[in-house]
Amino acid sequence: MAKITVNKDLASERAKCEFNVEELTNYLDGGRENTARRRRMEDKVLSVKELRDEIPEEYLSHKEKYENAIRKAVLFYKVQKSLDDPNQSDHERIRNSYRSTITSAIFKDNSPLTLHIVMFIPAIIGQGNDEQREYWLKRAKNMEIIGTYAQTELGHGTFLRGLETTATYDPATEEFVLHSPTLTAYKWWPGGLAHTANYCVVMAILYTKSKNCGIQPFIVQIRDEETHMPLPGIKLGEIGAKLGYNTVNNGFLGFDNHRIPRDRMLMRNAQVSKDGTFTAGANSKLTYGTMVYVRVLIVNNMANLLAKAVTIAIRYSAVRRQSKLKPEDPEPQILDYVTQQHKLFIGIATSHAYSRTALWLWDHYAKVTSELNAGKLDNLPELHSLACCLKVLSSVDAAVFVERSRLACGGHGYMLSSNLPQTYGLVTPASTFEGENTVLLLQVARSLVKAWQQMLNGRQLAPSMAYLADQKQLDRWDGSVNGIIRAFQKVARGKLAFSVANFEKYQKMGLSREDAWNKASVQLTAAAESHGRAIVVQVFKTETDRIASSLSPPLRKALDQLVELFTLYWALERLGDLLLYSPLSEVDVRDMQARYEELLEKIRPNAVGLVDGFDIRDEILNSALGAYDGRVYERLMEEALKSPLNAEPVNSSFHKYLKPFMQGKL
Ligand SMILES: CCCCCCCCCCCCCCC/C=C/C(=O)SCCNC(=O)CCNC(=O)[C@H](O)C(C)(C)COP(=O)(O)OP(=O)(O)OC[C@H]1O[C@@H](n2cnc3c(N)ncnc32)[C@H](O)[C@@H]1OP(=O)(O)O
Ligand SMILES: Cc1cc2nc3c(=O)[nH]c(=O)nc-3n(C[C@H](O)[C@H](O)[C@H](O)COP(=O)(O)OP(=O)(O)OC[C@H]3O[C@@H](n4cnc5c(N)ncnc54)[C@H](O)[C@@H]3O)c2cc1C
Repeated sequence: MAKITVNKDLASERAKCEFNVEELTNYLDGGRENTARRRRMEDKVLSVKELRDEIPEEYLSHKEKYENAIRKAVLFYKVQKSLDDPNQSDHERIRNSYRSTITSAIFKDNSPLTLHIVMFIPAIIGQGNDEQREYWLKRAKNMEIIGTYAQTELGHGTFLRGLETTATYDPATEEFVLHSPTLTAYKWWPGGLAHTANYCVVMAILYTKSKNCGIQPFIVQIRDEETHMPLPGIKLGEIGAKLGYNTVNNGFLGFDNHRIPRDRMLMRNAQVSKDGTFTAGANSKLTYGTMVYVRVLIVNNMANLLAKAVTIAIRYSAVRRQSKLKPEDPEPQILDYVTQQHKLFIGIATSHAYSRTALWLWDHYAKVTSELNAGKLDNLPELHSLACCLKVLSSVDAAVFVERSRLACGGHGYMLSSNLPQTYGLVTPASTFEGENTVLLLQVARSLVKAWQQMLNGRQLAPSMAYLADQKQLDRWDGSVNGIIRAFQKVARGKLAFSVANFEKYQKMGLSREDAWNKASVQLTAAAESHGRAIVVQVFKTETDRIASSLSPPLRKALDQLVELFTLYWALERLGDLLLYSPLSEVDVRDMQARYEELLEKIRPNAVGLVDGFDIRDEILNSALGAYDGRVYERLMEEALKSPLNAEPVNSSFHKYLKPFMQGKL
């Protein structure tokens, strides 16, 4: 095997690292065996050379990109399946694969089968009764059918009660008639819907006995299983090119009085009997369960995508030399500029923060789901609120810090060969899909206002909101991480109290409840955001303390530094709030700023080690700037030479247009 020559700056960074990188990787994976299992899986997938692209994806046409993605998706699925441990439950499989980013090695822009795995199967699990699960899950898990989750319409994504697709029950034939009465009723967006899926879970307004029974899930065949032609009464297509997700095959779907049998309504929660009698579920919001599940997964996905971006930017910053710090010295590595450290180290800390929070949330989700299965619904509202606020914060932060990583790479970060633009294309839609972020913050605010009222009535609050009942003043600013966490809680409590007071004031001034809510909504969403920040810093600190206690002192120290950096970064970002709601003085602010700068200095020698610890292989990073060996310039040139324009020294357009134009003949 050829010896890899590593860029000497990167090599000396690695020599400087104060902790054992492999120990960090094991910690992130949740143990040495998990690291080994993940690497075995990556080796196996990457050994299949047909999964690699010969021509970089960006040079293919829209149609070719899709066809290539389908070719790889099928092969990738088969390889993954052969590695599946049949003894693992779905919960364990997801928990054990939370650090798996191998999909990125195959698709720069995601797989057209994503929605089948992430929403279609989970919708059957969450919404189907035992019989339906038995039948449909087998088919879906064996890939005999491919599905998606069709909820959003051209006219409505957020406001689900405003969906226009109808499912009207006809007791004479024991069928539902699916119909899109207007253009805006067309389903619009579902991944894989355009040309991939032959089934989907359609969310439609159920009418039976002439009554609107709310939004319900239906499993609908949309294409013939043999010919793949759209079925009669079904209009299908692709929605067109997008900022990212271009290989996900997002589609549109319209129904023209399309009939499906009664047993195609997924009836775990609500039911329609043969004669058309509707029986409501224990809570109508259980129908929204698939979205809660995906919001929980998104937190982890954001942590992984951010880890990728920041690995690329840190390695590049260790290799890149530019400008002068001191006139007599050679050009420094750009990582030596403290502003560069400020831009990037927070990205490392943020990925750790959401990775820990995602696992914590996943375990909470699993606990509440098993309670729901046993008919206990008490903890559903808190889960919904937590999933909303953590999905919002993780997607916002990931988008900001991925883009910052791209900008931190200067001009080269703009190249698709850096893979930073595509990574941004994968994180930024998460602020919109699975619930637009402002809308979800308003849901969180709604649960906080309710909790506030409960607190005033002396009732116990859900654990994640219990801090709201802490009436004690924060008498002294002690500047410790725990002290800052308490200060964040005070901020959230203070902002909530202020927005509730205004909400009530607007009502007393004569506004309706709805108008008062709308008028107070900027403050309400700010309170919800602060609540989320308080949760993330606290979970990051307590989970790191809990899990890292058995680690070696150098690694423990490096992780503590990340927790402290994350806490100080957000304290400095939210100084205005802290000055309003905590006993923070000017001296304390100056002290925090100094500690933050000291931390950047302490983290600096470990920066490359920290991103190496994410253990993201070159094939997954897919980046000329971020490869392990740091051969940045060679790779940029190699990638440039792959441009089809470089295949010939003179392009035919010269003779056709340029030459006649320059000679005044055109
Ligand atoms: C090994 C496999 C692993 C693979 C890992 C890979 C991970 C990859 C992840 C990344 C890829 C993801 C791809 C995703 C593609 C995208 C898909 C989609 O976008 S699907 C469509 C998503 N759409 C939405 O999210 C719509 C958002 N809108 C809503 O959710 C609702 O309309 C609303 C909540 C905003 C309002 O609903 P409405 O019915 O109008 O409710 P009310 O306002 O009247 O009542 C609110 C009331 O209900 C409670 N509530 C609301 N939602 C829920 C819920 N989900 N669960 C429980 N309770 C809920 C709310 O708290 C209120 O309660 P109340 O007591 O009245 O205060
Ligand atoms: C890449 C991608 C993949 C997707 N995949 C799927 C899929 O597989 N299946 C599927 O069904 N859907 C999918 N979607 C659709 C997605 O779920 C919706 O786009 C999302 O729920 C937002 O809805 P909207 O587009 O209607 O936004 P809108 O609700 O129209 O939002 C526009 C603006 O209005 C504001 N707004 C709306 N309502 C309120 C309110 N009550 N209060 C304050 N402000 C408000 C929002 O904050 C936002 O600023 C996907 C979307 C994307 C981008």
